[in-house]
Amino acid sequence: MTEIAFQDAYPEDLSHCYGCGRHNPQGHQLKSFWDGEETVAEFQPEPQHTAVPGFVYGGLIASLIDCHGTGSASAAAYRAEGRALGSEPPLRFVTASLHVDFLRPTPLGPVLKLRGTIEEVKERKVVVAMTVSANDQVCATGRVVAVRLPAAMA
Ligand SMILES: CCCCCCCCCCCCCCCC(=O)SCCNC(=O)CCNC(=O)[C@H](O)C(C)(C)COP(=O)(O)OP(=O)(O)OC[C@H]1O[C@@H](n2cnc3c(N)ncnc32)[C@H](O)[C@@H]1OP(=O)(O)O
Repeated sequence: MTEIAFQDAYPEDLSHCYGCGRHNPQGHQLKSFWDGEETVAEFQPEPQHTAVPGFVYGGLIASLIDCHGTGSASAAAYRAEGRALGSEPPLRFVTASLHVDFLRPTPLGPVLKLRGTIEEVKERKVVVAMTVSANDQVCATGRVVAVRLPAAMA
């Protein structure tokens, strides 16, 4: 794995995201890393992330997929250009499409493990497929289409 999380290489002004911003104390502060050709992240759900007692809220799972997907997209774009993570000019991505399938109830208790596969890298678009597992069992799968940050959001 790389030493630095993708999200810790985001510019200061883009580090307030609820799902992954290091400057958002109320947010999830998700951290994603390379693991060979795949990307990984872990998240420990808390009792406030309950759907029905004992199980994780699906919106949280979607949020984790969203931020692991956009982070992985940025990292893949840097890697495709042979550039160091976070080097200038920044390659910023937002979510164009977020698809989630909940395969089985996700138990609240174990650490959730996310694993991403880069499906496509184009100059303005990156597609990332993901799994979310608890106790080594895949509970949800997801797919993010990430597109370079539009001028309106810059
Ligand atoms: C590592 C260091 C990093 C450093 C730096 C990183 C900064 C990283 C910041 C991250 C920060 C957190 C991010 C959290 C994730 C959010 O929560 S982001 C907030 C939610 N997302 C938004 O608000 C986005 C709103 N939507 C938009 O602004 C525009 O629709 C978009 C997404 C920019 C797309 O613009 P557009 O002009 O429609 O794009 P367009 O050129 O037509 O399409 C480009 C490609 O995308 C495809 N596409 C566009 N929309 C869709 C769609 N809905 N479905 C499927 N495909 C689509 C097109 O088909 C096209 O594909 P190709 O034909 O090239 O194969």
